[in-house]
This record gives sequence, structure tokens and C-alpha cells, in this order.
Amino acid sequence: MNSQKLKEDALWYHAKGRPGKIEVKPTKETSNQRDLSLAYSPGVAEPCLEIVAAEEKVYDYTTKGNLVAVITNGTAVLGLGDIGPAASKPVMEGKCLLFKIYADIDAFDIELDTKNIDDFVKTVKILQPTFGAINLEDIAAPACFEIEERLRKELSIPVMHDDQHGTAICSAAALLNALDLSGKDISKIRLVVNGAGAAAIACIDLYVALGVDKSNITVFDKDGLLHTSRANLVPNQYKYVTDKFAEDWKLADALVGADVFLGLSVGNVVSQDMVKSMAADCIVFAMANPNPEITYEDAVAVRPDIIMATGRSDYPNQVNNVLGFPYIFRGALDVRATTINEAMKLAAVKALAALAKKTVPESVNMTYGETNLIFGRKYILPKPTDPRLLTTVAPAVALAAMESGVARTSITDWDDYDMKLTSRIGLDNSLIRGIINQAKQKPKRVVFTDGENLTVLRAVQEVLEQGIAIPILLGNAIIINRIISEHKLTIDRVTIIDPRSARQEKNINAYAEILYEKRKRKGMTLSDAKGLMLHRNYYGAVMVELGKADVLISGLTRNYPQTLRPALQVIGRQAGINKILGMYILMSRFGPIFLADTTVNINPTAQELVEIAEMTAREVKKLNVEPRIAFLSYSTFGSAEGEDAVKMAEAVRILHEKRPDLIVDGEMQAHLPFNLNLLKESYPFSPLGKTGANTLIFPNLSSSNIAYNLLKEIAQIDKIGPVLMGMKKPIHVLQLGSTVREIFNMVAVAVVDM
Ligand SMILES: NC(=O)C1=CN([C@@H]2O[C@H](COP(=O)(O)OP(=O)(O)OC[C@H]3O[C@@H](n4cnc5c(N)ncnc54)[C@H](OP(=O)(O)O)[C@@H]3O)[C@@H](O)[C@H]2O)C=CC1
Ligand SMILES: CC(=O)C(=O)O
Ligand SMILES: [Mg+2]
Repeated sequence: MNSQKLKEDALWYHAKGRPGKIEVKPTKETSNQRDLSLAYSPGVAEPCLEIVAAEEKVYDYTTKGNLVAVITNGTAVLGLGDIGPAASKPVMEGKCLLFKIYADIDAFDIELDTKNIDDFVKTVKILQPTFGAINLEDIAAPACFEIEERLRKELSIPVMHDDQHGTAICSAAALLNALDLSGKDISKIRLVVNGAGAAAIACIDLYVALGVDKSNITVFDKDGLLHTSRANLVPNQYKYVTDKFAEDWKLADALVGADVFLGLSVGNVVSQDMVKSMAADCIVFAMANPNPEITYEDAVAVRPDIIMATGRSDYPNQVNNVLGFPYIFRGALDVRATTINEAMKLAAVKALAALAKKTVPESVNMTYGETNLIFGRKYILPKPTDPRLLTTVAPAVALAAMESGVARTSITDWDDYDMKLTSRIGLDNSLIRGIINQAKQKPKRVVFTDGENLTVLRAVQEVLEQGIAIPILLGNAIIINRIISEHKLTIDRVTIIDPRSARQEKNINAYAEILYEKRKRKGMTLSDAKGLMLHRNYYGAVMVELGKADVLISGLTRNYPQTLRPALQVIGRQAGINKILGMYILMSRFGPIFLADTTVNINPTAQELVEIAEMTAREVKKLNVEPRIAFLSYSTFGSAEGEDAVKMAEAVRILHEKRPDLIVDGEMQAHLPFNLNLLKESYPFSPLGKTGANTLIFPNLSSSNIAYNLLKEIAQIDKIGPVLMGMKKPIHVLQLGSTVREIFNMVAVAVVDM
């Protein structure tokens, strides 16, 4: 993306809707007078009194145990420098967002308008009762060293300066793995560091703890080499002064023959010549944000043997503290640690380094558009979207806290902890990101029958921008171009076809012949077929049938069967398939939930439900998710009588016999596969007891349709669909009211679903 476009998009992203990136949401019901009298006066007095009697109870009755303050004074914001507290707020909100999406930690940003160390420390100390932990962020050295040290001493909750220790932990894991790949001995490497601030000094401290020889380290800041003669250094920096070289030694001199370069300073201060001069198999971590000390392209262009990393997500090897802080704090909070100590930091380093050597889940490969991410020079650390980070790093940190005696509670059932961690983060984002990336690899020609619809056109613009498909629009070109220009959309070089225009007459005649051949023994005349071909749903369907397009996206309509009819008449079902059916994907906090059949079969028999479940399972697998299927009912394992309950039980029986490879159970009430404690306790025999269900089969169309509409409206859950299954070619009908994002996601799924 070019920098002007990035600027526009980033500003729009931050300003749209509710400005900013985070909000506060109640976690308890507040719908009636009773709820309110519990939430607030008089009921609220009761937890207050409990906490008065035993202060630890604050963790049981309030958000404290899951609440982190992200605190800054805006003096070293990314590599932007001292931009002040207000301007730092977008970055701090960003950190809060990352805490939430990666580790389900609630975080508030607090920007303090002071550079006075005493005021800073005093303020944070006063804030202590509110929070479970303090994440200090983007506070410049040397003040940050004293601030952190004093707060760690004076507070009884964990305090970590992320730019120091989060960065040190992630880059140390990267260094261990890079040395492993280059076959170098940590005690012998020559390390050159640019930047002697918060991040750099903490990284060097940790590298030394891991075995780097202090006498092999040279450090530079804005004023040059950290030399024994320098008078303007603080004790933390003074640890790394040298007298081996002249005071005016330059970075370029130091890099000759160096094994490792660590950049935590500002962008574009390292040249290609400097990298060229480094030792064989050199390691370059250019970690300044947003612009690294040298760009990835420039560095690898001159050194094919390099192991290169930056802080950015758009190149291989992102070494960024986002791989650390969410999980370090998660582990610390979960055992109510009093601090984050060296043992916990080292545990995080080892967990991160080891995770990079494990087989990468398919969902992560898909997210990055890779076919096979594997430990090596371009993959030395896990990717930030890897869901295993939470279940790997947080337990390692929690265990280290327990073993080193700083935990106030312990975890005893680690399997249960693993399950709780998994359920904290839905896999929804990674699923759709994976699908989008897969679509980008092989974009297909998608014909949109509603080319004159603004929502469709907005989605088409997004499709073009992300390169997931090659759109073809059906509709009147004058109308379409007018909408594009009125709404300042950037849709160019797109094919527009108007079946009603004179230019299409030849095609209409040829396409009508196709339809006529298929329907002539079902009462259709050639003239009927010609008339129908003027309708875009018929015209689009024939395009797909003839291979002039790969996918048809039609709708937006309330009348689903009517919109589907042209596709059924022209394209028809896959061989051997008796049913077509629709599936919705709901992006829930439990991860993606697949619902079927939500669109076609009004009252399927047990046998038909078996077919629906098998087809749905196949589709879910195509999206790289292992289906775990629950057959839903008002009855659980025979608890109630009735035709529908018996039908569902019968379908499960058939499926157990026919497909022992599938994880299936039921009939069961809808809450059970999402309330694992209850399911395990009451029905320990159920194969869904361990992980719950992600694929829900409904007894009939009424129940499925009601369920997904209720869920999406009341819970405001994003949905994709309906994904139509069983057709010979990918045809999908949008529902009236589909949003731009829903249409875009539908296109991505349709492209992948071929
Ligand atoms: N990838 C990641 O995960 C992380 C990256 N960073 C990045 O590291 C950088 C530093 O952050 P942080 O340590 O918090 O900030 P600090 O302000 O504490 O430190 C900045 C350091 O860089 C030095 N510096 C500035 N300009 C130059 C230059 N031209 N040549 C050499 N040194 C220079 C400063 O020297 P002086 O004191 O003389 O001004 C100072 O020592 C930022 O770009 C930040 O985005 C930080 C944390 C995590
Ligand atoms: C990543 C980060 O914390 C920084 O660049 O400051
Ligand atoms: Mg930072």
C-alpha cells in the first residue's frame, strides 16, 4: 500500500463510527430494576463490605483481576519520539486493543501530562487499587528506568515497561533461534546496538543474561559510541560503555565483521554498505517503528545469507513486543502474581523460541498467504496471529510465577486452564483473514447481478482493493458509473455488462439457447428463454455455466427461492447430491460457528439431516476447520418426547454408524455445546464434552432461520452467508440487508469454495 493511501485509510479507520478503537461494555445484565439494584445501590454495598473484610476479594467481585492500565507520558512514542500525551493516545488505544484481541485482557490507556518522575510515580501508585497490573509504554529513557524501578518496588501488582522487557523477551527469543540457524555460539558473537534507550538497554541486559559476552558489545546513541569518556550517560547506559575503540568510532566502523546488529533507535540510519560489511550469516534486527533502521528489501538485497527481522507485520520475521505483552500479562494475572520477575521473563523467551520450531497450524499459513511456514531464516518467531501464543506463553509465565514464589493463587488443572484460555479468544478473525489470503492467491472472476446497488459497489471496491476476485458487474453502465462517481468510489477497469443493451443481443440469443435446451421439456419455449435472459440472475447463471465467470453472487433479496431458481434451472445440483442447502458462519466469541441448513429445506427427514450434516462437514473442512457437530433440539439425549426430538436422535444414530470419523452428538439443547462444564458434568459420555461444537444442525428451517437472525441481531455478531452448498458451480444468494463487510466476506468464501 502506498504511503498516501495508508495515511488516508488509517485516518478514516480511526475516525469512523465511534472515534477511537476501544469502548467499555457491561458484563452483567442490566435490563430491569432488580438488576440495577444489584449492580448499583443498594446491592453494590455487599461486595464493598466483603472487600473491606478481606481485600483480596476485590479480585472476586470486580474487574481488577483482568484489568491492565497502559500508562505513558508520550515521551518516546514508537520511533516518533516525544510527541506528547494526547498524540500518544492512538498508540495506547492500539495496545489496549491488542491486549483484548490476543489475550482477552481489558485494558485502559492513561496518558499522563508530566515529565516529572516523582509525579508520574505518585500518580500510578495512587491508581494501583483499580488495576490488576500496570503496562508502562513509550516512556523515554532514562526516565523510564527510574519510573519502572520505583514502581516495581512500591506496588504489589505486576509492573512491566513493555518497551524494555516485552521487547527484550521477543527479540531474545528471535536471537536464540537466529543463532541456532546460523550455528553461532552466543558467548562468541559480536553485537552492535544502535539506540541506548528503554528498549535497547533492556534487550542488551537480557542477551547478557542469556550468555552474550559484555566485552563483545558496542552501543551507539544519537551522540555516538557509548564510550567511557561520555559524561551524559545514566547508570543503565554506563554498564555498556567501552574504551576498546576511539570516542569517534562510528556505527559503520563497528559493523565491519559484526555478527549481530540490533536497531532500537530511528528509521533509515543503516546503509546497504554497512550490512555488506558484516560477518557471514549476519543477523540484523532493525526494530525501529514504524520505519526500521534499514528496510527489509535493502538488507536482503545485499546479503543473501542474512537473517533479517523488523518490527513490521508486512515482512517476514516481525520482532515486535506484541508477541509478548498480551501473554506475559495473561499468565501473571491468572495466578495473581505480585510482580513479573526474571524467571517469568525467561520462561516467556523459551516458550516463544520453542513455539517457532513447532508445526505451524494451517490457519496461520492461510492468514499470511503461505503454504508452508517452517522454522528457518524467514520464520524465526511465531506470527502474531498464531492462536497457540496464548496457550503456550501464558501457561509458561504462570508456571514460572508459581515456581518462583510470586503467585498468590495456583493453577492445578493445566488442561482446564488451556481450555479456558482457548475459549477466551474466538478464532473468528483468523478464519476470515485466512480465507481472504487464500482468495488472494487465486482470485476468481465473480459476476455480481446487482451491479447497480451501492452496497454491492462498495463491496466491489473492497474486493478490488484487496485483490480477492475479478469482479464483473451486471447492470446499466450509465447508472453504475453515476453511483460510482456520486459516491467517489474507486472502481475502475471493471467489466460492466447490461443484458438489456442492444450490444448484448447476440449473447442473449446464444444464452437463451442454453436455457431452452435445459428446460424445453419442462414447458419453456425459446421465446420464454429469451425473455428470461434479460433478467440478470439468468444471464449471470449462464455466464457461470459457460465458464465466462467462475462465481455468481446474486440477491440482495428477501425472496430467496425466486432468486435461486435461475441458478437451479441453468446450473443445477452436483451429481449424486439430492439436496442443496445453505450455511451461515457466525463469528462468535467461541470462534466461527457454522449453522445449517438455514435457507432451503423446510422440514428435512432424519436421512436428509444426515446428508445436510455430511455436506456441511465437508464445507467446514474446506475452510480448514475441524467440524464438531451438534444436532440441536428442545430435548437432550431423549429427555423429552416428540417427533422432532426423535428425528434428531435418529439422524445422530445413523451418522454415528455411517461416519465414525466425524465428531457428532445430539440430540441436545442449544446451550449445552457452549456450556462445557454442564455438558461434561451431566453427560460425561458425550464426545463434544472436551471442546464443544462449532457446527450446528437444526431440525427444520424455522428453527435455524430464527436462531441465526436472533443471534446476529441481538448479539450483533458478524455473519457470512448463506453459503450455498450442493450446486455444480459456486452460486451464492445474498440476503436483503447484507452489509459491505458481509458481501465482501461472502465473495472471499465463494472464491475459496471452488
Ligand atoms: N519492535 C519492537 O517491538 C519495538 C520497537 N521499538 C522501537 O525502538 C525505538 C526506540 O524506542 P525506545 O527505546 O522506547 O525509545 P527511547 O527514546 O527510550 O530510546 C531511543 C534511543 O534511540 C537513540 N537514537 C535516536 N536517534 C538516533 C540515531 N540517529 N542514532 C542512534 N541512536 C539514536 C536515542 O538516543 P538519545 O538518547 O541520544 O536521543 C535513544 O538512545 C523506537 O523506534 C521504537 O519504535 C521500541 C520498543 C519495541
Ligand atoms: C512496538 C512498540 O512498543 C514500539 O515501537 O514502541
Ligand atoms: Mg512501545
